[in-house]
Amino acid sequence: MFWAILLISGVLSYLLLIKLPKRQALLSRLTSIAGPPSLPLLGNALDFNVPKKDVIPVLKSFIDGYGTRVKMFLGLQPYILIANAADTEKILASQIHIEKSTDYDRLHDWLGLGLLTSRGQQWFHRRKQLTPAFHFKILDDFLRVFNEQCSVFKSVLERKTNENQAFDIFPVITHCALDIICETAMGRRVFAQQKSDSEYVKAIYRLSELVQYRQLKPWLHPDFIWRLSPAGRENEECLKTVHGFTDLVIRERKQERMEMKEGGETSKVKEDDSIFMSSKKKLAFLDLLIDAQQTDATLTDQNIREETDTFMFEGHDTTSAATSWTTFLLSLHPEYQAKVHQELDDIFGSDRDREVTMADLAKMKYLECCIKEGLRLFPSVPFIGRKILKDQVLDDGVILPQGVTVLCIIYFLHRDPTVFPNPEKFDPDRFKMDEEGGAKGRHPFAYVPFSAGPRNCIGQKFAMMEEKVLISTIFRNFKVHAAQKREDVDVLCELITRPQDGLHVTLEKR
Ligand code: HEM
Repeated sequence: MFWAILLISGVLSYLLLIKLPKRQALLSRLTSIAGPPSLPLLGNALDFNVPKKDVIPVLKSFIDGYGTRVKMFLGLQPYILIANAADTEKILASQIHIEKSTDYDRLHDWLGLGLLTSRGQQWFHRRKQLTPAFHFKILDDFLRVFNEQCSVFKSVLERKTNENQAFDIFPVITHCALDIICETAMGRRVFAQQKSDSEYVKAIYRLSELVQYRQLKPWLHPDFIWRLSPAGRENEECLKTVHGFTDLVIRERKQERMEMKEGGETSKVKEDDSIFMSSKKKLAFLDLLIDAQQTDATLTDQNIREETDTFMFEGHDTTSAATSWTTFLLSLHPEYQAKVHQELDDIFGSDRDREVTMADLAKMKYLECCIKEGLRLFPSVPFIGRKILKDQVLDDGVILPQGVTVLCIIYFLHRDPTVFPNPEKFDPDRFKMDEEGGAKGRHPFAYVPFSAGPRNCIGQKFAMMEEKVLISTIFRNFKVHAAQKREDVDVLCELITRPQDGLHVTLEKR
């Protein structure tokens, strides 16, 4: 009893003497930014207590009512939502506000302090260490993996065509992206396209869902409550599976490399090459980290696991969402789809099987416009959260005070009608460089699907290549017809921008 009273009075004193006065001081500096009315302790949490599909309309009502810079509260924490290019530049281009907001803490159990979630010197040092993994030469090597997995992907799609009925293309694309990232990040094949019931694949899927589930329920945010809840316990099980698999791969890969060194590089190509990529090949992500460990004593096995898990997470959900949305948008627009078909026929002729080369990718100019327009309308990452670490003056003199959290809402930034007239319209020509109404002269921070500035997406070239190989595989071989209207798709802005109930299409062989 004594200890309970001591604990409660400790918490109350902390709130009354430290937290609340600090918050009051912060609020007094935010009066020049307007926002919707909020409740004393809950803030605007009740505004978001709506079905998941209604979160976007709530945010839209804030922006319509108060402009592209809005103040709101989640619990006691003030947030400034921004959805205009000038403010976005101030935050993303800054060398100071490079720390992610506390909303990313929900990812720590899974990703630890990997590149996405780390801060300060650790982030800076690791970013430098990992940047060479995305060198052009290494991406060129990965093209072989993209091509191999896309040949499996093509046969999966052929089976779907034969079944002759509408299907959700989202999971089909996701399994291919998962196969690609497993092989490129870890050098492992998990055969997600052939057997999506693998424990590892299922656990990865479930973890994303559980992180999102917890994010929307503030009462599950304290770790000790989360761990006691049924969802928290399930999360623990999934983490065991995912971390166990990554640890195993790292151990085996280290062992294999040691054997290679001892036996000479050429003599030891692992027998089971259907599981491991050829040992003669450099595995950029994992190998780079294992190599770095030789000279960097601070890089532990756990750090290597965190970075590998980060690539697994950031590197497949994002690309599969982007690929799925663009494919669906093209299925709704036969006129643009015909242009894509024409471009691919100009590159490949009637050859449906030749592997895609780097030179082919460079020629897919119109497809690139379609992908960019898909990412404008459905940016895979809908929000970016940053802590303001030092007072930030905006162009009109308004100050974002130190301690406030900023959410860059990419989803609405990309719908600014002053930059993108008729913003809901899918129009790939917006990204033609040299045309009236095209990309030329646009504010550089009006379109940031890969973020921008020092913490931009390290994998964006990899992502663009992968999307082109996947989408060209689809449209070289098939005509895609939408089986639902765009207005019937409920869009969820969660960790990733995804459809609530999939994206349904039918395929017709070309
Ligand atoms: C269409 C595909 C992709 C999109 C739209 C995308 C978008 C983004 C965005 C917006 C961020 C900033 C996130 C934030 O600040 O919260 C980011 C960061 C990151 N992305 Fe991507 N991404 C994609 C694909 C990839 C791929 C394929 C990889 C790896 C293979 C990757 C690895 C990362 C990493 C490690 C970070 C953290 C970078 C840092 O903080 O230094 N992404 N991505």
